[in-house]
Amino acid sequence: MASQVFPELPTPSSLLSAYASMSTSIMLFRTMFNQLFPRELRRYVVDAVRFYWKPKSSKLTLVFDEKDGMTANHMFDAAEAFLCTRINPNSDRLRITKSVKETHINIKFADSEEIADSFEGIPVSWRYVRQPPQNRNGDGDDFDYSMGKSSPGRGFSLEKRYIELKFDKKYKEIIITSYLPWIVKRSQELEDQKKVVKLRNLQSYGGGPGGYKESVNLDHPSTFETLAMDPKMKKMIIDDLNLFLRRKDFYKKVGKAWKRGYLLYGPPGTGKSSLIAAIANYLKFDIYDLQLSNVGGDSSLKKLMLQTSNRSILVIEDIDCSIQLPDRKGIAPAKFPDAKPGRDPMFTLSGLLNFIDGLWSCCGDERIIIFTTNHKERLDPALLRPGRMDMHIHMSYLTVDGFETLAANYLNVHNQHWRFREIKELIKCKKVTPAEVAEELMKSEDADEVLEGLVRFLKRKKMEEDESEDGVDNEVHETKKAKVIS
Ligand SMILES: Nc1ncnc2c1ncn2[C@@H]1O[C@H](COP(=O)(O)OP(=O)(O)OP(=O)(O)O)[C@@H](O)[C@H]1O
Ligand SMILES: [Mg+2]
Repeated sequence: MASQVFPELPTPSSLLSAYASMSTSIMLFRTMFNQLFPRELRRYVVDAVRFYWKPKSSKLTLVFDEKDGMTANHMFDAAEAFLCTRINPNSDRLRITKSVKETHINIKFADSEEIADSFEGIPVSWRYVRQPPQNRNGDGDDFDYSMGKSSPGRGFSLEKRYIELKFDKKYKEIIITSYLPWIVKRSQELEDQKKVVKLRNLQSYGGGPGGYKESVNLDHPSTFETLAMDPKMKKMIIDDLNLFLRRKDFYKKVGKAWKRGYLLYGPPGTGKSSLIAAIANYLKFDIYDLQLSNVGGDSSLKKLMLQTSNRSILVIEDIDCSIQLPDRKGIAPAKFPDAKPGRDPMFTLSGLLNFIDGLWSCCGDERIIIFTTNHKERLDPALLRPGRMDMHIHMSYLTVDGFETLAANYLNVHNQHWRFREIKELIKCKKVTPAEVAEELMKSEDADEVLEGLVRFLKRKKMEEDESEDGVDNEVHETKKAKVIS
């Protein structure tokens, strides 16, 4: 019988000694390893391996902090204003704000809300984040939002607010160089839409040194749409204003002050003041109304000019009759009709021209100055010379186009009304001001009745004018006859 051979099984004591020798060699290896590779080197190697092996995020997040140190971060405000236009209609939560001076309610998106947008086909996502104020222990649990303040004596930091913008990293360039500037521009437009245009009266006496300015909201509803004037001229003015706004760098380059001057002239009631209001409403510029008859002299004029702010319109109405301007050499300077004692007795034309061209123009940006007059021919040639006022705008009697604008605005009636033909014929052959026609159009809500009344008014006016012309003709005829007779 063949004998069976069994392998020799390790005994417990041999196992124990093998384990002991293995752990001794591991410990030996570890000590040698630690000596060869110090802790810093090991950490560096581990970090490097982690960094290169970690899956990379393809997203970039831009953070717009509410504050940049102590100052407000304009980019945060711009993004917040812009995002109000991108609120998700299905939002469950919105923030509502309104300051005392604002006339409208602001609807803003709430925290943690995510807003998706896209720019030139690039998808981006926005998030508004509110980080609760931290107490000393680093948690924000004790902050009482309902009270809007922390418990006393706890040493809280202020709440931190920021907006995050996330997008694919590969679009970094286009987002930073195009999307963000576009948002700033868009937010400015939105701001302008909300702005309430102010009308301020500049006066050189009363109040503090250099006078004071009263201000009221300009509730003049005139806009370029409601203004009855030649459409070509209207377009020319709008284009000129747009060009003026765009050309900040151009003005700087050519060394000219960034200002524009307009002279509006024409008979009363043709819309000069309405055009000023339309310009202010279009640009969202405040208006400073300067009453020359209240200005004490050149020095007070300078002080008044220094009170005016940028992005504003300085208006001097009825320049020909508000004050009798002496000429530039100061010959026959006129005293003010209502001069107050203790003020400079004179106000010279050179003072006015200097401020148009010099001092005033250097201390402000984006200024518009508008003179109005019913009698251009009475103005000093120095005020009219080319370059002084950039544009001379003639506001004339009502035209057929102008009538259409008024009828559409006041009665919502358009060209199809059967009275239009007759009215247009009458308007063509007689001088009638937009103000006169506007008054007639306001007399009733019934368009037929109003247009009938307007026809009667125009015919009556035509008759009166014809009669007075006949009267003049007769007088001339009589005089000539008398001369012949004598
Ligand atoms: N061109 C116009 N388009 C629309 N409405 C006009 C126009 N002109 C006058 N009106 C109407 O007539 C009113 C008086 O016009 P506005 O005060 O603008 O005339 P003005 O030319 O400034 O007159 P003045 O020379 O007397 O100051 C306006 O409030 C407006 O209702
Ligand atoms: Mg006027």
